[in-house]
Amino acid sequence: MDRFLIRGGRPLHGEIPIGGAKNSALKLLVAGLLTSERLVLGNVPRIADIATMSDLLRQHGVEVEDLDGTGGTLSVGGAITNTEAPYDIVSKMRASILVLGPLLARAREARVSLPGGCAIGTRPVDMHLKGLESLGAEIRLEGGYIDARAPNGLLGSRVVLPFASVGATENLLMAATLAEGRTEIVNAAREPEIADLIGCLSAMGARISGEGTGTLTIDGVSALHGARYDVMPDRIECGTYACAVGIAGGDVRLLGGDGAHLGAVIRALEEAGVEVSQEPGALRVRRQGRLQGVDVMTEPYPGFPTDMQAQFMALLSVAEGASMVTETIFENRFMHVPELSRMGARINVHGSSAIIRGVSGLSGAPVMATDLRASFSLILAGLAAEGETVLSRVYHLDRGYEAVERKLSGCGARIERVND
Ligand SMILES: CC(=O)N[C@H]1[C@@H](OP(=O)(O)OP(=O)(O)OC[C@H]2O[C@@H](n3ccc(=O)[nH]c3=O)[C@H](O)[C@@H]2O)O[C@H](CO)[C@@H](O)[C@@H]1O
Ligand SMILES: C=C(OP(=O)(O)O)C(=O)O
Repeated sequence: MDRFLIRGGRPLHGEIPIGGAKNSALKLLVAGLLTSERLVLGNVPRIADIATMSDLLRQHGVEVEDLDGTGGTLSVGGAITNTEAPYDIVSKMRASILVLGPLLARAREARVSLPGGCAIGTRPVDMHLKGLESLGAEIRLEGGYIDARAPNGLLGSRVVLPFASVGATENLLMAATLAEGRTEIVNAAREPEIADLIGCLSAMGARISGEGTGTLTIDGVSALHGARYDVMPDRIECGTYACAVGIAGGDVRLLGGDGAHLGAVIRALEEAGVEVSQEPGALRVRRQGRLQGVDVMTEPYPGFPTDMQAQFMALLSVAEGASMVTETIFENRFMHVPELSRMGARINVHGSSAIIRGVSGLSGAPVMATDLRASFSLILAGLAAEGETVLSRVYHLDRGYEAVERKLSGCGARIERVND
């Protein structure tokens, strides 16, 4: 099994290319289920979750082709021959639940394994199911599977989400593109990845308005067609490397980084003493002085993203003074705390808040990755720590970050992947 060896203490200097967004690319691939023609996606990140999603789509009968031999341009499309999403794939990757809406809309039936909980929380899918029922789907839960049917097709309707769930918004949005009549999704999530999905669906012929607002209106069409679309840059990867510069010090240009999607993260970084400036084609991040403690609370977009919480906490662990990090999106997203503590961080968790008392230095230690973003928080701590950090279970990291060791060592970090 792969592990990372990190020797800390070096500032970062240079450039890091930011890849396509995992949390957009996964949904854009799924959108390929909505048409029999070819959807060609560019700027696709080369990460394990994309390979898992490609496997899932292939087992629905749809073709997924690697057009340039690097995994960066994929085409998806074709006939759906199997409407079951099996437990072994869904349990590996929760985003698999997003095939439910498109399968129902195009094939009029779907059998999708219930995803269950994961390291960051119980993560129910009740809003996805209630929303699809409002569009006329008949849904039964049996044997750990969602059995859904819409024998006469889906019917447009008004759906009010009790919480602005990203996944429920995306599932309903995709389903509604082929439903008969008008659908309104009220209290829709406003994450930039949803605007990217709307951009792609619109390029495929969908009729959607309200992008960027909490109310989306979709006028169903009888079929979608093929298109070519580029995945947006990954704002979370960009924010993660910004934290790397923050914690290690230095001066790095994050190529392709778009500060417009990172407002709350940039404000928190600046408050902590990290300089961030948008340059043409890159986000430049610098840090020279000592970091200062700040308080952050995770919220739906445009608030501070939960997917940046673990990385930001690593940075705060070496900031001067006390900080408070409050997690409001997931009930159990502090799995990185005990591991950071093993490296010398002083963090106490009280319910949904963590109090961090900044220390003057961390020390390298063997640590274990528990989920995707928690894994990166341990790399960040390792970059600042004295001595060697050995990070195991890096398969969590490989789900969502491409070429981590190459990107960081290209800027002077001492990090290598070993397999033993
Ligand atoms: C693949 C992908 O894009 N994942 C992102 C997506 O996850 P995901 O789409 O799963 O996140 P949601 O916005 O749906 O979940 C937010 C909260 O709502 C709850 N909930 C959600 C749906 C539901 O039917 N019932 C319910 O109770 C969840 O358990 C969670 O506590 O948005 C999250 C919030 O920005 C990010 O952290 C994830 O990285
Ligand atoms: C939580 C995440 O992903 P997923 O929803 O796929 O678990 C994430 O990207 O941080």
